[in-house]
Amino acid sequence: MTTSAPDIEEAGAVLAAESARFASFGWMRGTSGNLSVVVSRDPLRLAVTASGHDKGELTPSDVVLVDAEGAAVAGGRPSAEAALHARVAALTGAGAVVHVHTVASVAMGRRSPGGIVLRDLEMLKGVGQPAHDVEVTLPVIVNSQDMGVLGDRLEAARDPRMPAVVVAGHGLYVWGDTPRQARHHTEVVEWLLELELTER
Ligand SMILES: CSCCC(=O)C(=O)COP(=O)(O)O
Ligand SMILES: [Zn+2]
Repeated sequence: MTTSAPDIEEAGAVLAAESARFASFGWMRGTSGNLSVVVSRDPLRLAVTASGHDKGELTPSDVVLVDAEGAAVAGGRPSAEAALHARVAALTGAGAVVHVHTVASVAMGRRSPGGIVLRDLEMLKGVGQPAHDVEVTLPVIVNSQDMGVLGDRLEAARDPRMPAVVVAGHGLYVWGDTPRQARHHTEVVEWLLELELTER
């Protein structure tokens, strides 16, 4: 994966490979979770995983091109959360967005509904912190079935230093410049959540 935006075919192959990887971690059980990659910035266009698929069995053609509102431009039925992916990409400048349903994110969202405070962890460097001896809060937002409402909550709560938000009772949203970086961020944030869960 290069840093330039992929075309839709390349995006399909990347999202299928990334989905298989996340599913193998057990973070996309059933048909849960969804992924996207920006294929054009102006106008904003994303390739997003199709809705309702087993993400461990996704093929490169199981992606849908959507606009800034998450509406399909080409392809089948996009993820029900496509509008939130587009909102994250527009808001943060991210080139790729990951949404997974991990047990740790839901459990920690319950324990710390006001946000999960992380400090003194070398692993924080994996989400762009300059040193391990910093304190950063992973925001937790209330879930909604309305992606516009969820997007407003994410925009209000997000910390520009932390490329992730927990959605209470639902899962985790993480982003990065590329699908590879978004995956690395997801692995790091999930590691941090599992640690917090273990320690409390
Ligand atoms: C059991 S998954 C419920 C829907 C959801 O939260 C999700 O992440 C998957 O939705 P999609 O439309 O992208 O398949
Ligand atoms: Zn979900």
